Amino acid sequence: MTEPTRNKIFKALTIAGSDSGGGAGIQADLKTFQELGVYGMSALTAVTAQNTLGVQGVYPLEADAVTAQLDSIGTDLTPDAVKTGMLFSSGLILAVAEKVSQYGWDHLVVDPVMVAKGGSPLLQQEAVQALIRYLLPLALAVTPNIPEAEILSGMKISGMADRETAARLIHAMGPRYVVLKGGHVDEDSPMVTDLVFDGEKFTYWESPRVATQHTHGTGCTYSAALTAELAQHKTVPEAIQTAKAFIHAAIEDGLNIGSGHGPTNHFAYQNRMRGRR
Ligand SMILES: Nc1ncnc2c1ncn2[C@@H]1O[C@H](COP(=O)(O)OP(=O)(O)O)[C@@H](O)[C@H]1O
Ligand SMILES: Cc1ncc(COP(=O)(O)OP(=O)(O)O)c(N)n1
Repeated sequence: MTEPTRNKIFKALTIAGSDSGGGAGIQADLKTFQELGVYGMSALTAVTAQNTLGVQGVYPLEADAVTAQLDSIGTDLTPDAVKTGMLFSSGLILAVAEKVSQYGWDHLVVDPVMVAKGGSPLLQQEAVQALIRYLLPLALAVTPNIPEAEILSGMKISGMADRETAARLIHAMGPRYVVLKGGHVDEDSPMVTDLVFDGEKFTYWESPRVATQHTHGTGCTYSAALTAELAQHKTVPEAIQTAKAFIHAAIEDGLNIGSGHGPTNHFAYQNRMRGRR
């Protein structure tokens, strides 16, 4: 009997924590992969008890459990691009870095998740050095927000000149692109500006700031969209273009569910593409 013809489908892997509320973490990543037409896979690093009001509990997995998931994927499924999110501890970072190197996953987006919006830590403080030393050198792109960039670069960031200096310092740690997101600054400004540094030049991605409290999971969703596009062999600037459009639509049509910070709307981008809004 002949095998049925298989259509080529691009595959993306997220290595991240679970958000029981479904707005951030692996849930946001897999929804985003699906919406952008990419087959999604996941390796779980931690379980969080979380909702729109905050994080009620964090339960990390053993490093062996993460290694086993990555081996299952790496020996069979060959992701076209990979992203990391919540990694929690230096032990988990080491386990992930080892497998990313072993399987040659060079389309790697590192979202250096440190603290959830409500202030709950998602990365132990002593793990920051492991992130810098073992994971950033493997990254095609790293996507810090401003507080994360301050911690990675070791400097306080106030104006655009500081952002550029911090991006240079983080670039020197090894990633080919630094995408410094601007959602956390100038909250009175009508525009949000993300800064991208490729080691030679800066580019500035401006978009209108949406006035909303329903921004839970913006960083996860944005980095997942970037990963989905890279999985489809887009260049980093092309992937940023789509990821910005995806996150903007998701924030603009944010979901008023739960009684706190609602999640972004992962359907919004495709709804617009299909003319449903
Ligand atoms: N209120 C907003 N309006 C429009 N875009 C936003 C808004 N907040 C964040 N973004 C965009 O969402 C993406 C994630 O940014 P940010 O919120 O800074 O990340 P994180 O969730 O990691 O803190 C960036 O591209 C940023 O420009
Ligand atoms: C399990 C898990 N991973 C990551 C985050 C952080 O997500 P982010 O996109 O930065 O959104 P906020 O937490 O800031 O709303 C998370 N909360 N949970």
